[in-house]
Amino acid sequence: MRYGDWEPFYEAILEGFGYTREDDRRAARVLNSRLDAFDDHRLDALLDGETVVVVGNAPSLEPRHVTEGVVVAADAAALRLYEAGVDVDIIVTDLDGAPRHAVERSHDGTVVAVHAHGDNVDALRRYVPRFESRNVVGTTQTRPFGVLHNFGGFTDGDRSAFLADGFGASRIELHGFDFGDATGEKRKKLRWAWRLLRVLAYQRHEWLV
Ligand SMILES: Nc1ncnc2c1ncn2[C@@H]1O[C@H](COP(=O)(O)OP(=O)(O)OP(=O)(O)O)[C@@H](O)[C@H]1O
Ligand SMILES: Nc1nc2c(c(=O)[nH]1)N=C(CO)CN2
Ligand SMILES: [Mg+2]
Repeated sequence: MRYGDWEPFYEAILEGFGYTREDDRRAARVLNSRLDAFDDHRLDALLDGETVVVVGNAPSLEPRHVTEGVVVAADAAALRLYEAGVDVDIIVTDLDGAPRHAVERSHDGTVVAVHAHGDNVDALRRYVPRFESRNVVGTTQTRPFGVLHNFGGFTDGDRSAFLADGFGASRIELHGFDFGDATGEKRKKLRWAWRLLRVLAYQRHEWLV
């Protein structure tokens, strides 16, 4: 999704959660200053024309049901897949789910999309220097600048699907998404994930299942 199409959703999210653009910008500067440019051709090579399985971290996730396709794992779902012996191609994280696992996998060659937002500056400062930087692509939810991208998306799960779409996935399947199975702030975030995935499905003329 282009930034101009994303911005109205971003503005509604800022308002709905009480986040500020300035805090997100500040976090983005912290991430941008700690990363080198990522070679986007690697994401093309992994995703273009492929069936992509986006894996969320719902309690109902059955890692053994993930058996085919390019696997994009949202944050702590990556650890659950790893523990079940399922290969993960890309991890999408804001460093609050399983950050040490993401760091380790980057050293094994897994591509990790690290997201900056106003509430993860401490995690960015702490973990970004530990990654294998060649395997890290930085993302922001504000207007992209420097080496950072904005493919659209809010939670790690829906952002994973927007990443797959942006790099030409021919089909996107969802596993481990259960929008009803959470409470409080998490539930509110999952509602946004659901809305944004519906928008993406509509744009792609595809059922995301
Ligand atoms: N029932 C669910 N519980 C948790 N995550 C879910 C669920 N259904 C879908 N997901 C997706 O799995 C992603 C990764 O989940 P994880 O538990 O690691 O949460 P998280 O890292 O705190 O998420 P985020 O940082 O995006 O809020 C979420 O971003 C969400 O998009
Ligand atoms: N400012 C801010 N932005 C976010 C946050 C958050 O807690 N604060 N959480 C996200 C996914 O959990 C994505 N974006
Ligand atoms: Mg997270």
